[in-house]
Amino acid sequence: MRLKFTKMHGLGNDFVMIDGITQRVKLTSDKVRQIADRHTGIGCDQLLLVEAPRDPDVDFRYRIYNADGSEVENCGNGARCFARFVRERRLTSKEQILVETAAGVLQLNVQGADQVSVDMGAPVLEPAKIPFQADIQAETYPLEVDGETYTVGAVSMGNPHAVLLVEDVDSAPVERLGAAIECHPRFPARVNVGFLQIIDRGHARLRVFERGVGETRACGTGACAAMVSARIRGLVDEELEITLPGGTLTIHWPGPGEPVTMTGPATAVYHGQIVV
Ligand SMILES: N[C@H](CCC[C@H](N)C(=O)O)C(=O)O
Repeated sequence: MRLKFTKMHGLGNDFVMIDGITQRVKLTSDKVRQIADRHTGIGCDQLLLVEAPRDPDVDFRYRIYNADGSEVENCGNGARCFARFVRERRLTSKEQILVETAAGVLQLNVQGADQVSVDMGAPVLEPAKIPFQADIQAETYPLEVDGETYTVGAVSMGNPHAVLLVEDVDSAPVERLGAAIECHPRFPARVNVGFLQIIDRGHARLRVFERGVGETRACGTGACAAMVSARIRGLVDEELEITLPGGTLTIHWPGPGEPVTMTGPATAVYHGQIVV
């Protein structure tokens, strides 16, 4: 199968974007892993497949695959790149785009320059819906990992996130602890793991060990989940600038039951074709 693709990134979280509307695409987990491989394929954190919507009131559907081949529910940086991709491929000229994901319908707002703002929907905090094993919902939970007990927040942005507060993200044990928590048995669908350093009530730094990928240079849903967890703990205001290794996202969340809005860049790098 010969596929045209566009390589894009959101703050260094990189994607292979595939138009499954004007191309016949049949993906398997093996083919996704082959495409995502940074030595023998194109290389990416996620592969994003654009399809026609199932709901006639929505503009598109897009499916999200991690580099390990797993299909997942949501991708914040990917949503921004998706919005620019469908406009650049002339699949739409809209500036406000509705797209179905496995997590639900997102509204994307293409702004000037390369900025895109996404209504990411309301976070989910009930443990069973994250999913996370806990007797009651709480702001934080004790989590035993390799004999040590850590304090974590647990939030779903359609996909599951664990959030740990750290003094300094640069020295946080992202690789070791991220890998251990990603596969922790209390997260039955595995989990993305965020390490959050609060600077003040309007600024924070974040590193994310992503489910199915490892540490990425940025994670949009991770930034949203980290903001929600910090806000329910009373540590930040309703607008937070979050700086990740790849750059800064602006996250806005008024509070429980309200949608989280994420704003940031989306960048196209090159176009190509691959035979898989
Ligand atoms: N690894 C995530 C999906 C991609 C999320 C991230 N790239 C983002 O920008 O939100 C998961 O397994 O839920």
